[in-house]
Amino acid sequence: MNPFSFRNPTAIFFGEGSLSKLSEQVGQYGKSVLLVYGGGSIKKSGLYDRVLEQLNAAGATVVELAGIEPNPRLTTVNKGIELCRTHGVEFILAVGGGSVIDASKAIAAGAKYDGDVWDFLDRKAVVQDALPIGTVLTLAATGSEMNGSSVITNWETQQKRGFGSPHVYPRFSILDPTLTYTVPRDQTVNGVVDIMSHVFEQYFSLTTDTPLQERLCESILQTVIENAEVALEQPENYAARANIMWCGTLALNGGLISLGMTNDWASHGIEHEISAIYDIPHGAGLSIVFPNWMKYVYDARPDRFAQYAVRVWGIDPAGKSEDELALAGIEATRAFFTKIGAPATLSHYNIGSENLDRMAEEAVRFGPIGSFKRLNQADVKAIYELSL
Ligand SMILES: NC(=O)c1ccc[n+]([C@@H]2O[C@H](COP(=O)([O-])OP(=O)(O)OC[C@H]3O[C@@H](n4cnc5c(N)ncnc54)[C@H](O)[C@@H]3O)[C@@H](O)[C@H]2O)c1
Repeated sequence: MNPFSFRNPTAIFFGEGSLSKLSEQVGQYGKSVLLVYGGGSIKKSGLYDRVLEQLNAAGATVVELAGIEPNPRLTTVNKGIELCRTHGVEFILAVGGGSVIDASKAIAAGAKYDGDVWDFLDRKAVVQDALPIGTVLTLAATGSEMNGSSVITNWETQQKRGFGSPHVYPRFSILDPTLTYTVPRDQTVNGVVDIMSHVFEQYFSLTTDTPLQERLCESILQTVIENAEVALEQPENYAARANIMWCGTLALNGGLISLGMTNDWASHGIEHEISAIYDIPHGAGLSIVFPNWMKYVYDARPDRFAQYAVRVWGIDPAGKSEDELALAGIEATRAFFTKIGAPATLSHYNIGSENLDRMAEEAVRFGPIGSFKRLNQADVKAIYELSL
């Protein structure tokens, strides 16, 4: 196990009815609030009115930024920064999924920075300060509600990049599983794949002597697998939605589940290049890429993949070699993704080989990626080719 330090400052209010905590929480951070949300599902569900009631109760003056895109765009982030400056915004409230929260984090950092916010995404500057943000989560997937990461797309240059900073951890996040009842089937599937992928990036590690971390990862995977189909069949099943929601928050929680382990994150980088150009959902891209990444790298450490097959998928090890077990676990992953309706190939989105070189080049723009197996441009292209 490697040395580590850990701090997560986000307060969590979890459970049905936890929205009632909102006014008291917002009241701690300021009176001038930027309310950030997406395409209007919060208006249809009535959540918008409930949030405004809470903000009124806190005596807040509210400015709104609506229409955050899935795969949030730099242009929209810049609009938010402008609103913060014009209206003297003191606090940002994100109501939505990962896209709304990520956009809010970039706005929070950009509002306190004199230069171009893209500098943070382009690794030309490091966030030194940010407006405080809070979230009301409506979709279980990214973990953005309790981490310091944000992913933004520059649509003009077709670059999707991330930044991380302790300054943009939400001060609080309200996690009411009933707010995810309206998440459509395909987004529920994407969320499940995203959560599992976050765990994979940490679990498939070369670090040894980390039994607790491995079991934390395995238990999140098992819990998501057990609950996914229930949530898909019964979208208003509280237990299933609650279990998936908490798994999502823990899966990417400032590294909580894999403290002391070296992480990989290559598959996220490989996926970002797909959604940067084709604007497909992040979870769908991961569903396509991840099992192919697994096939490409498993021989770096077949024992970890064999352990995954046995412990997560219950595959009987009797009479099987480590390699056979590893491959059976990878097949089980693909079969599960397919069973819940997640895509397996780029051709599902009519994506061909036209941009593979460009995507592979961009994925390694800061050098080889991943740590389980270091991947150069040719490796990344090979994984894209397996994904066609
Ligand atoms: N910050 C992080 O740590 C992190 C991690 C992984 C991915 N990401 C990024 O997050 C983004 C994806 O976020 P996401 O997966 O949460 O999805 P999302 O926020 O993009 O939302 C997907 C769709 O679901 C809709 N939606 C959300 N809540 C709903 C509800 N309750 N009812 C009905 N519809 C609802 C949205 O309007 C949107 O159309 C991508 O840009 C991805 O790259 C960030």
